[in-house]
Amino acid sequence: MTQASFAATGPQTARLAIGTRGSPLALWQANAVRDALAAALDRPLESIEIRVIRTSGDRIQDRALSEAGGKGLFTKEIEEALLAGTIDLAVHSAKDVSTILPDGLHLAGFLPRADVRDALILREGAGLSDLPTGARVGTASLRREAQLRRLRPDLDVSLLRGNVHTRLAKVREGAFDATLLALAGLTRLGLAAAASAVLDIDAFLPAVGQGAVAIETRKDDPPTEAAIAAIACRATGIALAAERAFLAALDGSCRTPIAGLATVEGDDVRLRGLVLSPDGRSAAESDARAPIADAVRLGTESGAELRGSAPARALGL
Ligand SMILES: NCc1[nH]cc(CCC(=O)O)c1CC(=O)O
Repeated sequence: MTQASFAATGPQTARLAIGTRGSPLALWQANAVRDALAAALDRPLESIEIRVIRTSGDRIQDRALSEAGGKGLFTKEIEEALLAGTIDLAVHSAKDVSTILPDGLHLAGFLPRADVRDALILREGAGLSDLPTGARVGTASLRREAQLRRLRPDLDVSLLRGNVHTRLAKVREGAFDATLLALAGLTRLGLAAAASAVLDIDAFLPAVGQGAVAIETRKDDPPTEAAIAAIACRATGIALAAERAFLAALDGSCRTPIAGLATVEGDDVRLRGLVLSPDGRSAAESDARAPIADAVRLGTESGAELRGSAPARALGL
């Protein structure tokens, strides 16, 4: 839908088109936004369309290539559709959205955040300590790999890529003894029971944006903006503003494992951040708080502070 059609029919009756990737997780998230919009705007579900868009990230499943291209790989074609006006909003896992968006686009809001923690999926046992020395753990995440090596340098961590179902199958079939996945993704897919343990954030800090669903729109689209405002979660927006500013201040080295989590605590926002060496042996951590109004500044300053710290300089940041 284009802006002109909104002008002609008004936001209550105009159709809205949501763009999303076609993975089961992405479809769940797009449907959650659709349900929330239909309820908040009191419109029939049929007036909100879901359009599946295949992205470069869906085609390229090789880690070297996806690292070369960065996170934008899972959003590029969807953002092009947004700019072209073939969709009105894009729904993404916030974790997969680059800190730099194309001109004319912005994140207009977030659904209430789900559990931010990582889950450990074991073939046998109930926790990290049940893994024997040399156990094979598969992950495609540098952040998970580095934090795992920090806690358990004796494990054999190697690349395991693919969607949630693929990774669970690799553990079930015995190709790996364990893997790590976001609890939020497992829960959305009805697979929370596959989690052998949920890792405490003090021991294992999540990725920036983990557990949050982001809604991206054109900046020059007030009717869609108003629709998103009706469903956006304020606390999640504040946390994500801090986290994304933190990541933006550290970006540049996409091979550096980075973790960050902001939480709204009363009138303050607290931000915990972590950068690690890939082997997990050196790490720089931050933990700071600021009034909610200064969320972005908190993120920027925490990022700059970590970047300037001695351990971070040793990591080449
Ligand atoms: N990079 C893939 C991705 N993007 C978002 C999620 C999970 C859902 C979320 O964090 O909101 C996942 C899978 C995973 O990391 O386990």
